[in-house]
Amino acid sequence: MSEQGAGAVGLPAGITAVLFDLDGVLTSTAAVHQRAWKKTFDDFLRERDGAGFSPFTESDYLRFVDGRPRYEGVREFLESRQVDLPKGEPDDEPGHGSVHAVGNLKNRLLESIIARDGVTPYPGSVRYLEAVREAGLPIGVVTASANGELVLEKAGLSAFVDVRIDGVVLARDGLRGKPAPDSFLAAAEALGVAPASAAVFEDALAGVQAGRAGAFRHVVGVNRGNQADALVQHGADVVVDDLADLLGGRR
Ligand SMILES: O=P(O)(O)OC[C@H]1O[C@@H](O)[C@H](O)[C@@H](O)[C@@H]1O
Repeated sequence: MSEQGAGAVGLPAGITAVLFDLDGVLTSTAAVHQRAWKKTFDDFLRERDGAGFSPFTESDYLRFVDGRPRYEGVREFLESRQVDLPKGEPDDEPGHGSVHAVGNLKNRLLESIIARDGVTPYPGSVRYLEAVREAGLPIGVVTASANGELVLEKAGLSAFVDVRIDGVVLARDGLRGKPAPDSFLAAAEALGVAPASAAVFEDALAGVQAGRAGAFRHVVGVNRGNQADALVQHGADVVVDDLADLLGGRR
């Protein structure tokens, strides 16, 4: 019989549910989002400032966009460049005329990349999900992305997920996105566990902040780039490079 409980998956005793961010934690789609944002913002800035525009950088992505709901990412980044666009409406045509139009432009690009390339889960994350399942712990996926359902399905991970709180649910229920804790709290509630009995896995600074703000028992920072220290400063209790690191010699 397989080992049961949190200890079997490298988590502190007393944890009875596990909440995972999606892009960058379970699937390699954080890089896809980043690419789509870069193309969108660079085209926007080039049109506005001419050939000498200052491009959208990785640091811009990590500070202003990563982990945040789509239109909040647009607003935060443009604000950092002192650009003030009207908010617009969710169904604005993709373009450069409003915050929604810019977000919709990025989403069209993201959808076309996913349709062309599919979605790849991290092998270590698949092994970890299998181990969590075998250990008998329920699984929530908590993502700012309104494409959460599509990404999980394309990655072949939908069957692992007991509860999904994604960008569609956030908008429907009027929940604040990360770094506010609302989305993680909603997932814990839907699984019937208190934050003090749940672990959060996050690769984004806004995400570990949300885990800390929600007083979750254990926040695991997933370092996919070079921001281990920043993850700790923003609220991670531990940092791993790959989820399977927590399984130690177990598999
Ligand atoms: O535009 P979407 O698919 O709703 O995603 C919103 C955000 O979702 C997060 O998961 C990603 O880290 C961000 O890069 C992305 O901007």
